[in-house]
Amino acid sequence: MERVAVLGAGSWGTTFAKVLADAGTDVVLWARRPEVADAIDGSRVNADYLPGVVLPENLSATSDAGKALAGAQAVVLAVPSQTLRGNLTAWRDRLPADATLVSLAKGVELGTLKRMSEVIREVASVPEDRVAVVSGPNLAKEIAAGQPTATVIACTDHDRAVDLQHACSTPYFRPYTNVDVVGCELGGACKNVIALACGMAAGLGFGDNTVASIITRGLAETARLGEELGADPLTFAGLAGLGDLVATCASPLSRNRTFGERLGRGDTLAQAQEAAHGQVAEGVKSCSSIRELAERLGVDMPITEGVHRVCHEGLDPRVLTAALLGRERKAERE
Ligand SMILES: NC(=O)c1ccc[n+]([C@@H]2O[C@H](COP(=O)([O-])OP(=O)(O)OC[C@H]3O[C@@H](n4cnc5c(N)ncnc54)[C@H](O)[C@@H]3O)[C@@H](O)[C@H]2O)c1
Ligand SMILES: O=P(O)(O)OC[C@H](O)CO
Repeated sequence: MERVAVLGAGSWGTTFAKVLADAGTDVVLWARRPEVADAIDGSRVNADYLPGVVLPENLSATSDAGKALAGAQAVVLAVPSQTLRGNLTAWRDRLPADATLVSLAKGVELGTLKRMSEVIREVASVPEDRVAVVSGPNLAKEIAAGQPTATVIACTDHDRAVDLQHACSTPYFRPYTNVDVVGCELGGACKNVIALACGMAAGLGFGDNTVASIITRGLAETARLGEELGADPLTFAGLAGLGDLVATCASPLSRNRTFGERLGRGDTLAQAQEAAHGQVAEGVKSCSSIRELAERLGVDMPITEGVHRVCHEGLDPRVLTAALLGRERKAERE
């Protein structure tokens, strides 16, 4: 793979573009605002999202999506989950034939309850083997600083996943392949909701036992949903499951965990949103779509349900704690 387009110059889009470029792949990064593209080309820095990080010379930027897409062998979609459909609709006529379409987004679409790979297949009218997802413990700021991490590239077409794996392997970024797209996507979407719950617990002043309990029970409810949707249960013990869940629930760099912490300390949703400075905390919306998906499938997801009620029905996080602990007693594996 010689040339890749990355569409979306936020934290993760810019960082993943840097990873590709560091791996020797030529990258064109699309930024929504022309001034961001100009600044990247001029100063080699995306000051809004990755201040202080110097981007490699084989990474160029543009605000013209057609320019970014021309000749790309892979198209990496690095926009928020809830805008992906709209963004891709605007780009679909210019997608290069046979390019691999890669989702970086971690969420479930409101209304349709679709995973991002499903949205991509529908909007771009491509078969499932042309769509890949990247998911794992990948806090952008750490990776941009060159700190070692691993990730998963999931695609039903193993050869496509391997091509992408080669295009983004660096001494600090180790991608594994997986054919379980459903499991990897659900792991990435659900962990944001669980991180909100962990943040709330921390904001309420609770310690590591509480957070570890939420992480573990969060993984149990994610796996229950995954089983119902045909995911491989072992995926949830891997990087896109437990790996990402632990990183996001524990890190002060996580937007979801930080957002939850603010709610736990008593901020309103609007106050927490303002403090996020326009950066996306995907779990705030995905808690509602995942809850609805679970309800439709008859899957019990009490933490997700509680996070939805705090975010969108005004439930006090302290009442959520009592409600979760007061549930009917049961066996761990039930
Ligand atoms: N930041 C991370 O550490 C990280 C890591 C892994 C996965 N992700 C996932 O990647 C996706 C993108 O995250 P990010 O961190 O780059 O987000 P971000 O908020 O930093 O950036 C989002 C980017 O999308 C662009 N965009 C295009 N159309 C938009 C629209 N209509 N509305 C809003 N923004 C629009 C914005 O201009 C911005 O450049 C999310 O689903 C996130 O969960 C993020
Ligand atoms: O900052 P967050 O909470 O969106 O999490 C970032 C990544 O998804 C961690 O893998």
